[in-house]
Amino acid sequence: MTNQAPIPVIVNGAAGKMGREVIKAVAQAPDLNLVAAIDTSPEHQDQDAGELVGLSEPLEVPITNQLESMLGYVAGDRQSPPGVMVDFTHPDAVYDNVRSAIAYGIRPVVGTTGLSPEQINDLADFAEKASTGCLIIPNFSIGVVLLQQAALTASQYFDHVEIIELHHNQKADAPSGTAIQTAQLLGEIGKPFNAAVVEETEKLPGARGSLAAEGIRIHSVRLPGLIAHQEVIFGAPGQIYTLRHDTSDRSCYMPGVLLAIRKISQLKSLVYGLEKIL
Ligand SMILES: NC(=O)C1=CN([C@@H]2O[C@H](COP(=O)(O)OP(=O)(O)OC[C@H]3O[C@@H](n4cnc5c(N)ncnc54)[C@H](OP(=O)(O)O)[C@@H]3O)[C@@H](O)[C@H]2O)C=CC1
Ligand SMILES: O=C(O)C1=N[C@H](C(=O)O)C[C@H](O)C1
Repeated sequence: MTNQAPIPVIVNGAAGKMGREVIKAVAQAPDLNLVAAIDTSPEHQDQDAGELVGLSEPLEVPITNQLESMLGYVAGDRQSPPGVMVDFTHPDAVYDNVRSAIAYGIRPVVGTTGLSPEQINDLADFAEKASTGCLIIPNFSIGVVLLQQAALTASQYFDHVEIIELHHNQKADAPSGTAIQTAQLLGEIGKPFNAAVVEETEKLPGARGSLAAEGIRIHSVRLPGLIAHQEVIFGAPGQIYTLRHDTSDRSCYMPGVLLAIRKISQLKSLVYGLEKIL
């Protein structure tokens, strides 16, 4: 540990399921300083972030919906290292949040999913021009990175693969960002998967799931009782090879979030995926 001033961290989506975990993780990290907790939820305005997440002491950081003011405040603090905004908000809000952060020179660590490929390309251009690091991480858990690596290995030997992702029923976007990224990674090897053997008819629309650009089908399940789960199923004559990751607690994402906050100062452009910074 160096004696450098702690990294100022803004948590956006602070009152949400992920935002609360991030507040706890940042509060426990001596090299990080929670300076702002943003959330649009009316019921939590002005509540202390420490109280919100059940800490024994207040953090003296009130929940506010004033993102722009907080970005300006953190950007104006020349005594501290450049600030980082961790975003776990909503697919409809994340693009504007990231544009705003970059405009203030605040580095975004983005966990929110649902950005379109066009939006990601646009943010990449914006970050490049501003020479500002920006991390978009569809899944912060190490288990998913390992699952994706295993899927890439298996893809050398199997020609047929489909993905099932299963999440809690409060999730706004489908398919999950993790499933989209997994299909992209498999697609990048340039191998044609899932050659049709019969002409298929969907008797009910959507019966065969969504078709990712890479020709890989993704099936999305939404149920109370689930958190976040993914199966990648490979098939070949006489055998099935199934890779599965299960989230049992959202604390599993925190080592990845803290790593991203600490590493982003080394970046000058947009990087997509946790595997790129491990
Ligand atoms: N990358 C990863 O590893 C992970 C990514 N995620 C993703 O993170 C995102 C958030 O997930 P989760 O925490 O479960 O969701 P929640 O709905 O529990 O939390 C989101 C919070 O953000 C608030 N919010 C909505 N819009 C804004 C805005 N414009 N500015 C500030 N706050 C806002 C919401 O308020 P209100 O409820 O009032 O709308 C809510 O309090 C999702 O996209 C999810 O897919 C989730 C887990 C892991
Ligand atoms: O909404 C969630 O919960 C999750 N969202 C991310 C996704 O869309 O992949 C990551 C994880 O699956 C949890």
